[in-house]
Formats: sequence, C-alpha cells, structure tokens
Amino acid sequence: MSSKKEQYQVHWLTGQFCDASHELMYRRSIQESMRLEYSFALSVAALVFGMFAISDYYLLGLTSQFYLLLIMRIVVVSICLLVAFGVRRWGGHGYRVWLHALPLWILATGIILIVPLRPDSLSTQITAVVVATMAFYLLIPNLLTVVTVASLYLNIGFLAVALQFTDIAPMAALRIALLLIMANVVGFFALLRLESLQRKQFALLHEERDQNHQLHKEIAHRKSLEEQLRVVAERDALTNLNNRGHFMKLAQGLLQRSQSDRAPFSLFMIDVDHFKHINDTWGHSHGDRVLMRIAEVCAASLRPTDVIGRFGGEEFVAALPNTSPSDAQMVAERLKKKVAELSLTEEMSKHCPSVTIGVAAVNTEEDNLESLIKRADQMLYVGKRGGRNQVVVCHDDVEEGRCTGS
Ligand SMILES: Nc1nc2c(ncn2[C@@H]2O[C@H](COP(=O)(O)OP(=O)(O)OP(=O)(O)O)[C@@H](O)[C@H]2O)c(=O)[nH]1
Repeated sequence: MSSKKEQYQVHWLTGQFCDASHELMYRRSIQESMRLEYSFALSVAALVFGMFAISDYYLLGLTSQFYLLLIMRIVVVSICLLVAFGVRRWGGHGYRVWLHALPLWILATGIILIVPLRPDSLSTQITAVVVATMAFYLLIPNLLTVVTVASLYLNIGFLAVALQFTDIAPMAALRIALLLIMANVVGFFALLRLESLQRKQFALLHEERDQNHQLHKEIAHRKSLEEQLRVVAERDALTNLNNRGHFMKLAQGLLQRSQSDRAPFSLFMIDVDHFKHINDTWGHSHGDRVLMRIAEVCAASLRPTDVIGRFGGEEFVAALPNTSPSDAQMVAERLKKKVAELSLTEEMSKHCPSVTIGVAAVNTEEDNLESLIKRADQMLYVGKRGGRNQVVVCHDDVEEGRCTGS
C-alpha cells in the first residue's frame, strides 16, 4: 500500500508525478480533453492579442509604427492559430510539450515588442503583462514548468525592454518588478495546487480501480471454489454422474411434480453384469474405465429431463418423469443394447459388457421414491436370477408376481 502511495507521489515543486511512467499515464488520460481546451484557450488569447490593433490605431494613427505593430500582431496571431489548429489535430499533451510551449513564447515576444513601438502607453502594457501572466498560468492549460519558464521570459523581457526604451524611474521600475513577481507567485501556486489536486484525484481513481479489479478477481475465485465444492458435494468422482444423495434430492422433486400433475413416472435400477469378473481379470483400473463408459452411455441414452445417478459400486439409478412403463421398457431396452455395443480397450475386446435393468413405475399416489427403488431393485434381482443382460419391468400387479422380462 505504501509503495503504491510512493508511486503516485506528486512532486512538491513541479506538481507532476515523481514516477515518470505514472506521469505519462496521467497525461495520456487527459490528452483528449486537454487538446480541445488548449486549442480553444489559445485561439481566444491570440484573438484578444490581435484585437489590440484597434487601440494601436487610435494611439498611433496610420504611422509606420502602427504598420509594424500590425504586422507583428498578424504574425503572432497567425502562428498561435496555426499551433491551436495543429494541437487540436495532432498535438498530444503527453508527447508534444514543445508545441504547447511555442505559442506562449511567441505571445510573450509579441507583448514585449509592443514596448519600443508604443513607449508612451507603458501603464496599459503593465496591466496587459499581468493579465497575460495570469492567463499563461490559469487559462491556457499547460505544464507548470513550461508556463513558469515562458512567464519568466515575458516578465523579465518586458522589464528589461521597458528600462531600455522608456524613461521610467528606478523606483517605478522596482514597483513594476514587485507587481510582476506577485502575479507570478500567485499564478505559480494556483497552478501548482491545481496540478497536484488533479493528479491526486487521478491516483485515487486508479487505486479504486485496482481495488475493484482485486475484488472482482476475489469474487471470481470464490465462485469457482463454490462451484468446485458444489461438484464435490453433488457429483460422483469416477463417473461424474449425480451421486446417490443428490440423485435422491432431484428424483424426489421430479416424483412430486409428476404426482401432482398426475403424470406417469418410471425408475430404473441398472446393474453391470459380472463386474467382479472384469475387476478380477483386467484389474480395477480397467474396471473403473468400463464403469465410466457405461455411465456415459446411460446418460446419453436418456432425455435431458431424466435424472441419472450412481447408486453405489457398479449400480446406477435413473428417474424418468412423464414416462409410462411401456415407454420405460423401450428406453431400457435401447440402453441395454447400447451398452452391449460398447467397444472397450483392445485387451478387453473379447468381453461383451452387459447390464440388467429393473424398471418400476408409479402405481398409486401413495408411492414414494423409496418404494419405487425397492420395486425396481426387486426387478433387478429377478433379472439377475433370470440370467442377466435383460430388462424386467414391474407392473401394477407385481405383488402377484407378474413381471415382464426380455
Ligand atoms: N473397479 C471398480 N470396481 C468396483 C467399484 N465399485 C464396486 N466395485 C466392484 O464391483 C464388484 C461388484 O461385484 P458383485 O456385487 O459380485 O457383482 P457382479 O460381479 O457384477 O455380479 P452380478 O451383479 O451378479 O452380475 C465388486 O468386486 C466391487 O469391488 C468401482 O468404483 N470401481
């Protein structure tokens, strides 16, 4: 945190960031607005400077001095307007410091040159220099260092030329110098304060952005952890099917909805045949792979609205809402066929995997998930006893022992 503060530290004298990369980043961020502001302020300053040609005319008439002043004003205004146009089009505050400094020097030169051409209007010119100094600092957006140097050039140059070309007394010159120093001090500290406040605001904004970014990262990390936890809590690690607990929860919901809609509902108990033999012959890792493949086939054979889970070991369970016993038998037969068609690893190519499926359907409104599972399990047992690799459907009259097998 403290190193961040150091990075965003503002220099007490220049009002710029001590860190050059942050200073560049700041200037780039204000570049667009600065371009427009700068070119507008410079155009206004140039036009005001040009308009003083009217007072030149009233003071000097159509004399050679007037024409000289007029030419000088036209040159200054033209250059300033050209630079204003150039900055608006191409000039970035961050990159072209010289382009932003140039018009200040030209305006300052113009103001200084008025003194020898209109030496008798010195008091007006002193006011103009003070106003120009304040405009340099506060109206035409620029770097504090650039403004200070240009303003010192204007003030010292003006005083030197005034001493040279006018007959001011030394005390009057001292008073003018004090006035100009005051204007510079006020302008300097006002701009210094503005520059550092703007940069501090920029730093705060960036710190806030960094914190927001951190927060977003933290939230994303937590969400992914929550997702991982949810998967661990709901999924079977080997087959990625629902685990028994989650299956029961989902199937319970489906059963309740089916019962309230008076819609048919069926349930499968699916058991892999001779799975112990697979483990014993090819090892547990092959057994695991067979389980995974069968789980994939089972899941793919069902509709998206059905729910399947691993009940335990090599046994799976599936809930089929809106499915009558005859439809359930058809689905189970299809599933059994797909398992039989499974191609296993080369070593196991001679083994033909098979499953036995016990099917039960909702009979009465009092039926619940446990009783359905129990009946499907009984059908599974019947199928196992009947030679495996078959589907056994429990009908309404199961109590009387009538089942359909294939
Ligand atoms: N590889 C592997 N084996 C498992 C897993 N869970 C259970 N088993 C094994 O599956 C075998 C199931 O054997 P049995 O219950 O005798 O069933 P079976 O050999 O398929 O015989 P039937 O069901 O009667 O056809 C046991 O040897 C368990 O150790 C598992 O996650 N991976």
